[in-house]
Amino acid sequence: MHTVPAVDAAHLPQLLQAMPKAELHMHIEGSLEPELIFALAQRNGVKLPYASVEDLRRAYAFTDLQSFLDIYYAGASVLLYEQDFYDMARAYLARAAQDNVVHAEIFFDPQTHTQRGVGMETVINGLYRACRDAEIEQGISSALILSFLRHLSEEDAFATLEAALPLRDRFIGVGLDSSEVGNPPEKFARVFARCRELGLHLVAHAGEEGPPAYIWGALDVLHSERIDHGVQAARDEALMQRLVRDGVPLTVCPLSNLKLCVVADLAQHNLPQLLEAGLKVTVNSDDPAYFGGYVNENYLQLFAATGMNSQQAWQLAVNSFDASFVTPQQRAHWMRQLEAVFAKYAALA
Ligand SMILES: Nc1ncnc2[nH]cnc12
Ligand SMILES: [Zn+2]
Repeated sequence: MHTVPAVDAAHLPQLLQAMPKAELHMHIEGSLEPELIFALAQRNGVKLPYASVEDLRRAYAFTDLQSFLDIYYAGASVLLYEQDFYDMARAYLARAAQDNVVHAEIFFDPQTHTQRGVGMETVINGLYRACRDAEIEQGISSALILSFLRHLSEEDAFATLEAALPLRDRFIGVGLDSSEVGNPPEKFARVFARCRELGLHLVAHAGEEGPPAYIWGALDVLHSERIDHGVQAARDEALMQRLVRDGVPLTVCPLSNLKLCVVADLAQHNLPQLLEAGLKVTVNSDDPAYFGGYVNENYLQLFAATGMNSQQAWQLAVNSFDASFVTPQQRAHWMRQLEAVFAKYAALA
C-alpha cells in the first residue's frame, strides 16, 4: 500500500471534507429534498399526500428497503418536465461539489417516470444537460447510469433499453435497483447480456438485504463490474476471496444501511472489516435527501462511529477513483490533487 503522510486525528474531519473523492452510488431521484418536492409539486400542479415539508420529512422513518422505496417513488411523481430533471440534477451536483466530489456516476430510474407517461428523452436530456452545465460552471465531472427496476419484468427492462438507445451517447452504463429480495440477478440475465454486447458498463445492487448468492449471481450471470452495497458478502468467505481476487469494487452506503436497518448502529458497520480484508470499498450516499446526509456526512459519521483513521480515508478516496469508469489520465489528475490535500493536512501540527 502507498505510504501516506499521517494526519493527526484532530484534523480528520477537515481532511475528510477537503479530500477529493468520486461518488459512484447515488440515485438522482434520491437527492430530491422535501423542499424541492413541494416546489415542483406546486410548479406542476401535482397533489401530494403530505400537508407540508415537515409532514413529508416526518414520514422518513424507514424499517427496511421497501418502506423507503414506497415513499421514494411517491416523491418522484412531481418530476414531469425536462426542466424538473435538470433542476434536480443541478441541485445535487452543486451540493456534491461542496463536498469536494470531483466526479459522480449517477443512477437514474427511467421506468419510474416513463410509467407515468414522461418521455425517455425528457428524463435523459434534462439530466444530461445538468451534468454538462455543472462541469462547465462548477468543474465537477459526472456520468449517467440507467438503472432497471428489478421489481418489474425483464421484458419491461428490454423495452426501457430500447427506448433509451437513441440516446446511447448520454449514459455510460446500466444498473439494477429497487426491491432486492425475491428479484435475483438471474431474472435480468438476458437484458444484461444485451447491454454487454452494446459495450455498456454493467453494475448491480446486490447484497444490500439479499443473500451472498445474489452477489455471486451479479458477478457470474450479469458480469457486473461493481457491486452496489454488497455488505452481505462478509457472510461468505469464498465470495470475499473472489471479490478480493478480482478487485471488484463495492459501493457501500453507510447512512443508507443505518436508515434502512441493514445495520443497527454505525459503530457495527462492517465497512472497516471489508476494507481490512482487501476489498475495494468505496463510500457513497445512495439517497442523500432521505438518509440524513450527502457523501461527506457518510464519511464523517462512519469515521466518528468506528474510529477509522487517515490511512483508511486515503484508501477510500483512492478506491473511489480506481472504481470509477474514467480514463487513467483523469484518475492520475485526481490522485495528484489527493496527494496535495494529504500533504497540507499532514503538515499541520
Ligand atoms: N438503496 C437502494 N436499494 C435499492 N434500490 C434503490 N433505489 C434507490 N435507492 C435504493
Ligand atoms: Zn442504491
